[in-house]
Amino acid sequence: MDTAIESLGVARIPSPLKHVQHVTDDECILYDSSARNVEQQIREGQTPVSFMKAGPRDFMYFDPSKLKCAVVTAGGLCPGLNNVIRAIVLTLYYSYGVRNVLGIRYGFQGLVPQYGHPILELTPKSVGDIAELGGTVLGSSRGPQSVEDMVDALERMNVGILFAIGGDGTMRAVSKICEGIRNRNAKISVIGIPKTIDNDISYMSRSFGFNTAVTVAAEVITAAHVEATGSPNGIGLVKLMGRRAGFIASYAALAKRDANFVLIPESDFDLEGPHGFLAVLEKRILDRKHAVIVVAEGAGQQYAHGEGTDESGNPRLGDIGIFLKEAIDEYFKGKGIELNLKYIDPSYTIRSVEATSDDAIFCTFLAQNAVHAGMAGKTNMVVGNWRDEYVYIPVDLVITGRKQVELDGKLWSSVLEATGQPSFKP
Ligand SMILES: Nc1ncnc2c1ncn2[C@@H]1O[C@H](COP(=O)(O)OP(=O)(O)O)[C@@H](O)[C@H]1O
Ligand SMILES: O=P(O)(O)OC[C@H]1O[C@](O)(COP(=O)(O)O)[C@@H](O)[C@@H]1O
Ligand SMILES: [Mg+2]
Repeated sequence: MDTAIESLGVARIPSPLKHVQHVTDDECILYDSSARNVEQQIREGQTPVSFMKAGPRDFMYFDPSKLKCAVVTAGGLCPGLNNVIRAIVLTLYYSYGVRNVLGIRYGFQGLVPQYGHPILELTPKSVGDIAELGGTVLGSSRGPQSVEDMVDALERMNVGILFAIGGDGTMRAVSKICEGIRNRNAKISVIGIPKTIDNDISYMSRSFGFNTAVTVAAEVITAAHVEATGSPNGIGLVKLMGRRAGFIASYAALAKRDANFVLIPESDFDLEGPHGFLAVLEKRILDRKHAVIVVAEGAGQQYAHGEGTDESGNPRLGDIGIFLKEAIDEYFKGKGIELNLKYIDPSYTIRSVEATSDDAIFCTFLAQNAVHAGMAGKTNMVVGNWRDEYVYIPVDLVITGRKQVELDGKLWSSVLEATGQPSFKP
């Protein structure tokens, strides 16, 4: 696993950041938390895999007085986007004295002239109160753009550092843009800041917006429980986001311990048959007179049947929430059992809220460390959080896979323990 960080050149300009602790490039955080694994790697003559520690460097590659930076947000919305934008602008301005920061509108569309989106000027004043707002003040979009057009725009605007805030798709775009920059031998740094409400980016212990999403989702589970216990044979069915990963559903269920069933994309389930979900649900209703079901949007796609892909190539999912609601209603009707099912889909409500303090703090750390990396001339990398430490990770490593809930791991085992749900398989 190559964890070396690409650099535009030697950083020679002394950093103006005097009162904070600096970090050198040879300070690293071990990838593996198991001492036994690390010892074995050393015994076998390997260098244990590690990530470069994030933080301010002694020297800068860019001269702040001449530097122009740009910020772009792409992909789906996520709580905390505005916190990151604001913290990037404030760190550039106050820590490094950079006076030129551009806001690229509507994702990568903003770098392609034919869309005609105006470029925004970002100053401490213009980003003054954006942290209380949900969404992104820059706007976002999906869909690929020509790499040549985007690199042209960066060169034309004389941008030295591009901060790209987005998910796995955005990180793939960062990799392509860096390739385009390299082919032209241009001196432009691109720094990725991982955004994913689904928490599914590889090599990231955590992503911003996730804590907020779980906090709001947990409140919705409480509402579902109130509804379920409020009428005979009540069912509260909650659909949460999570296209390929069931992290929000799993953590929200653990936060409240009111969920009796958690269905996630990673864990296949049978609907029919004596061991299937409907039969198990019937037993629960007959025994306990109520049930709370939490389903991640990417679960049960063999039943919900989505079609095609969105502009970015992500699969368009079938609506498993509506599908389950109808399947459950029909099943109990067929059995002649009274049922009171309340279906709640809070997906976009959750995505649009202001970040929790915990996420807001996290956003500040990520943004500060992104700026430190860019100023030092690092590029084609992502700021990450690995086992509670801030680190720099090559983009090309991050885009090699997607993080999912491990079915033999601690999280899922804890969910199974908390719900008592079976496997829904013979
Ligand atoms: N391989 C790629 N090359 C260039 N651009 C890409 C690539 N993959 C994704 N993108 C672009 O990155 C942006 C964000 O991607 P998307 O998947 O919508 O969201 P997210 O970044 O949240 O995963 C979109 O404009 C998309 O077209
Ligand atoms: O309706 P949209 O904007 O396509 O977003 C829906 C998707 O966005 C997400 O919240 C996050 O996905 P991204 O990583 O693509 O931003 C998914 O959970 C969800 O499937
Ligand atoms: Mg994505």
